[in-house]
Amino acid sequence: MNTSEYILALDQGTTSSRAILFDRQARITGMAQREFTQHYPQAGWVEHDATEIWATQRATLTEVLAKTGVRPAQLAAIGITNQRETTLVWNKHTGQPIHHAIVWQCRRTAPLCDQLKTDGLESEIKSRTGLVADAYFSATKIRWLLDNVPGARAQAEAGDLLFGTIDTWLVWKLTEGRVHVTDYTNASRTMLFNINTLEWDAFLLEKLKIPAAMLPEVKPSCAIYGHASLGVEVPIAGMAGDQQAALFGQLCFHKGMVKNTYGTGCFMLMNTGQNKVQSEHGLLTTLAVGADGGVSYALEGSVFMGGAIIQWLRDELELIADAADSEICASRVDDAHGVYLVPAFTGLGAPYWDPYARGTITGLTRGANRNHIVRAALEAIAFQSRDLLDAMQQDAGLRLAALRVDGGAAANNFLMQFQADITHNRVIRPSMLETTALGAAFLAGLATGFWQSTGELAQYVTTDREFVPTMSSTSREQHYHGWQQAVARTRTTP
Ligand SMILES: Nc1ncnc2c1ncn2[C@@H]1O[C@H](COP(=O)(O)OP(=O)(O)O)[C@@H](O)[C@H]1O
Ligand SMILES: O=P(O)(O)OC[C@H](O)CO
Repeated sequence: MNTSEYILALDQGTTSSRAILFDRQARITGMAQREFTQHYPQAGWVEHDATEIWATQRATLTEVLAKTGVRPAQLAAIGITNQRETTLVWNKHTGQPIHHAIVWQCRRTAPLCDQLKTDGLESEIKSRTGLVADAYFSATKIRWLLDNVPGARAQAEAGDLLFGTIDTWLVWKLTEGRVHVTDYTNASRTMLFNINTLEWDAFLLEKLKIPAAMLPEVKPSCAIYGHASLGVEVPIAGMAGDQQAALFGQLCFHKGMVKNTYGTGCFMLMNTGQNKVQSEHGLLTTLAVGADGGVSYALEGSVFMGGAIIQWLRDELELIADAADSEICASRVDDAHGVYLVPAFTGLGAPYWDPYARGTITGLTRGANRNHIVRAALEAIAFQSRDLLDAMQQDAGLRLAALRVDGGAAANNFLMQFQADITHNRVIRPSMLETTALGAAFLAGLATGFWQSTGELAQYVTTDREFVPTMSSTSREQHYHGWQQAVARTRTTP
């Protein structure tokens, strides 16, 4: 048994970097968080400065240890979880990024994806990677960097450049450039990884003109990747994309279990075990982590704007002073007064996949006020999740008993009740909403013997509250029909 006292989880999200210390009972001992800059160089483009990502992540690590008085020698392991798909290329000799990271939300490569479809590659992409040909994934972002950063292609072909998603970048920095690695879950989001053979896909690499030498080694999510130099050497022992980590943190190890995370976007994942379900309804097939720490398959519905709609109400419209106020505003009115907000700010993700759609507010009348718009924004988060749940239940051929939720916006009681009502499902909220970090900690703890088995973990995850549906079926379907009409108005494709 491992006698160290803590696991450190690094959670590198879209808007902030976090470091969370977990003790043996998986309780949070300490946490540090830093936001970092979002760059929007053109409409629909989103970038991050990878140097700032590392600086904020490193600062949270130092801060959480300082705040709690925990020494690196007391750490059994580090687990990493990260915003997925966000694409970085750096020089392997200098360690310098050649450009800002291109963020998962960025739409700049939509025309390149159109070209892939014109070239007839859509079904190849789906059968090989489980994904749809969309700008969301890393492949076309890498291609854009190679085509647009002066000298990049020649350097990549000479073997001087490395590609990584953010997990890979953090391991590279923590190991001082010694290790270039990713895990199966992150690799499965690149649109370059074959989820059948569990190898980089030579056919797609050739079609996208991406040199294989740039790619990291791929390992299971529960494994020793290298050691972080923190005065003592601490093993980096667990790694997973944030949505797969949340699935693991919610104990969804087994087939048929589903979680929905309400962070910047909303991501619903169903563990389908060894069954690679090919969606007929616009969902993705992706890699997740099974009970033994090995690969399992999952169905995923990804929507791009979840809690970020609430940030927009706060920062751009200034309708609320902070995110939690949205619950108060929404509860002041009986309904949204016919107002619908379709948050297609960066196009529509699952199940529509329309990169050119843009946001709308419909149904405004003279009686509509601030509270109605805020309520419509929260309802939009729940409507999008119903779209995903309907698609998932049809693909998997089953009716869910309950939806496990987490992420920042899951704290909103109005949203959770409306989610239960609009899906006619029980919604189960755990006591701890940091399930993403918890999942990464679980993986690292299992890999190092800090925890013995997934069976042991169940005792550490408890329920805070269950939301039970109360809305009549007539009302539910009326509301949802109104949503579908509003979505139809934003679409640029049928
Ligand atoms: N009480 C709340 N009601 C609605 N949205 C909220 C609330 N608290 C936080 N949010 C939203 O949740 C998001 C932050 O959640 P988090 O899980 O930290 O996201 P991420 O990991 O994507 O950075 C923000 O977009 C914020 O607007
Ligand atoms: O950082 P989050 O929590 O918004 O998650 C982002 C997703 O991983 C994008 O696929």
